[in-house]
Amino acid sequence: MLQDLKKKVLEANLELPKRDLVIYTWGNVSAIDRDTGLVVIKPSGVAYEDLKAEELPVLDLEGNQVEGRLKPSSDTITHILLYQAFPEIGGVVHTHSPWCTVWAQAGKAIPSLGTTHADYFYGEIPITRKLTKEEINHNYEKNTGEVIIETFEDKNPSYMPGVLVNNHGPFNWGKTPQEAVSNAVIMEEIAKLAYYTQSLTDAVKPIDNSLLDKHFLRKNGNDSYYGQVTK
Ligand SMILES: O=C(CO)[C@@H](O)[C@@H](O)COP(=O)(O)O
Repeated sequence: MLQDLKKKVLEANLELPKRDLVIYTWGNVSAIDRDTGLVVIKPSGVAYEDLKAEELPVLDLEGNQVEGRLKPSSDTITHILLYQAFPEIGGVVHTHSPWCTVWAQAGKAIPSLGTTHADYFYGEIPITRKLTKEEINHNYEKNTGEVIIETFEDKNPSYMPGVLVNNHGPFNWGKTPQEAVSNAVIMEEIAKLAYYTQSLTDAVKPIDNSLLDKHFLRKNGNDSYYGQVTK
């Protein structure tokens, strides 16, 4: 079981440079085995081409490393806090993908300007508040997780599988590490589309709720009819 999860986490991490979401050692993907509460994550600062499944660090939900000699990602506590707060997720990814990072650096949420957005994110993709100096100087990665959870007090992570951390970059999640990475790729494309849409006209407004509902719920709701899945 854990070996399979390590293989899945390796494959998901290797998808990041393949999809041009990261350069060098930026970014990280993790997964959780909900039966054991064990989290597998990318080791910190290791080149993607040097990653090996059997060397991936394993931690428990309290953040104690239980396997692996390599130090876990510097963002590990952020991932763990999200697993604690969002029981429905199984994978988390953090990158500095260019288009999402542009919106995060500008401190702007990504408005839902079209059906491409609405197919995957049920409304505006939120931006967290800025961290205070105190939060930056003490327990930075923990506070990064806390500010995401604070931003989601009134949001359903299954309906909004991503967030922009102010001045920093995107975090995404999903039922699996593969789904988390897909959501990161899709959010990066949506960030680019929104940027260019707004560059054509600043009069553009978010789509009506009726169109948002139609597109999101036909793919994601209990009455979804998209694709080949039959009820
Ligand atoms: O840039 C950041 C800090 O958010 C990280 O994503 C990036 O450096 C990757 O760090 P790790 O190698 O996962 O420790």
